[in-house]
Amino acid sequence: MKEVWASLASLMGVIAFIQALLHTVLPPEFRSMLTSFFARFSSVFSPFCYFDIHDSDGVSPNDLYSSVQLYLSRSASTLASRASLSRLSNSSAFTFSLSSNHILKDSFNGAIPVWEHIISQRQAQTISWRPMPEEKRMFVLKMHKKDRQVLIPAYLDHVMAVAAEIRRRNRDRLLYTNTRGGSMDGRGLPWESVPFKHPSTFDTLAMNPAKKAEIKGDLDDFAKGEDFYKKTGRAWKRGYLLYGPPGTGKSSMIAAMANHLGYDIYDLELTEVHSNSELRKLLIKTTSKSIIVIEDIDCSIDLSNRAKKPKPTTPSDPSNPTPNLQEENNTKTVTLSGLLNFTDGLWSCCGSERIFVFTTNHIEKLDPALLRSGRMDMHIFMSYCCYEALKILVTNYLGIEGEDEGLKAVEALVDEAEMTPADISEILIKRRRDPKKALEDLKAAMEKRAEQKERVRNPTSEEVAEEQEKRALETPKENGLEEEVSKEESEKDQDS
Ligand SMILES: Nc1ncnc2c1ncn2[C@@H]1O[C@H](COP(=O)(O)OP(=O)(O)OP(=O)(O)O)[C@@H](O)[C@H]1O
Ligand SMILES: [Mg+2]
Repeated sequence: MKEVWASLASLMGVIAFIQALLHTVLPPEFRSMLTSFFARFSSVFSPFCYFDIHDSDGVSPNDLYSSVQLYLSRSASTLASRASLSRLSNSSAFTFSLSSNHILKDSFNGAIPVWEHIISQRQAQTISWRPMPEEKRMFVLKMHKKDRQVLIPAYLDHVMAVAAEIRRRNRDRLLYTNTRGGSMDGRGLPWESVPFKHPSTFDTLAMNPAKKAEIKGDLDDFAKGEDFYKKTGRAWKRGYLLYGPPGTGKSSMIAAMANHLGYDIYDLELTEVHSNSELRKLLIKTTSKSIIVIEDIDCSIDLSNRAKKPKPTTPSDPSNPTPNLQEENNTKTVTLSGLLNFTDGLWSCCGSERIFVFTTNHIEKLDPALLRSGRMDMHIFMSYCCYEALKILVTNYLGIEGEDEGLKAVEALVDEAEMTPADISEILIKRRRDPKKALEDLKAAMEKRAEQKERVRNPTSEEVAEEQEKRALETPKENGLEEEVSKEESEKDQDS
């Protein structure tokens, strides 16, 4: 078989030689006839087939051309001997593309497609009502005839999909908010967007490295999991509940997630949403590959009881001239069941690849319905700074890596002090020019904090007495308040 290919290749070489020779001696009219004759002749015997992908069809740009350009940019940066560099107007990343008359070999399902980029000058225009670019650009895809079935259209689909992903990754992330209070913009969208430039990443996030790796792995599995979700009949979405004291990095974690996956963020302000149907509309208008965030969910709406029904009122009730008003009011707010439908119901699957993140400082205040398994897939406790997390902060803020005396000095204190990464980073940032002093300040702050904690746990006899005195002063007031409340309640009961 090898010999056959070799003799075919030498035949092609001879033809090319004769073609070039005749080119120099023949008049132009004969040359073009000869060229097309040889082209037809060689295509019959050539083991290869070729596909030309032009930059435009003469009227509109060819999507496939720009996709191929982006697709090849990945390999062009490392494999091409010559590449062109560019930067899109809404992007902060550089893109590489294959330079003119250079080739790149790719591989796909065992086949070796070869790309060549050809830029040629357009011939002088006759009369044209539309100005044409001076250059004609095209990619030529060369492949073995026997691989044709394998590559077309699967390889081209693959090229388009990879290009779409690169395009998405290259553009800046967007942060959407619903501060319009239900009204739509000119394009009928309820969300407003700004470029999302939060610099938090999983590298800058101070937390236990094992926990961090687990979350990162979970996100990666999710992003790559289209087939898995299809196979198991699950909607392609995932929920994370981030809980913990203020300043432990819940918002920073959301930014790190978005930056890691290259997703946009929809920051849903629940207090701006007036009804469950409005909530649904907002959901429909989100795009896939996005993170939908509800911060401080315990403070956003009354999530205490989804079974609670409005008190029934009757038309004969003289104290209530508009009997259904209460019911009406209820439809004008977001309820817990509305929120659960938003994250979990049929509507949540309109679109795909979406992540829901709720944050709270008080997990104990949340309704168990929100916490049940399957609803929020991962509950992530953002805790006070541990030693492992402290090491990350010290590396990022002070440039200290590995063993360090000052760092060792705070190791025994860090758990006892219960300081948040936000507290610690404030101290480090103040002294970032003097790492030694920064760690000394940190040690002093931790000792002070640990002492305060100890005092709360084991107060002195004077402190106990002081506390009792304080309580004694407050008790009559509290009793008075309780009495007032119970009086009010009994009055209400009588009314009803
Ligand atoms: N785990 C962390 N790693 C790195 N930096 C952190 C971390 N936690 C907090 N910080 C720093 O503290 C600042 C505040 O953190 P962040 O807003 O993420 O906390 P939070 O948990 O969302 O607080 P809140 O509950 O008040 O919303 C951040 O801008 C960051 O600089
Ligand atoms: Mg926050």
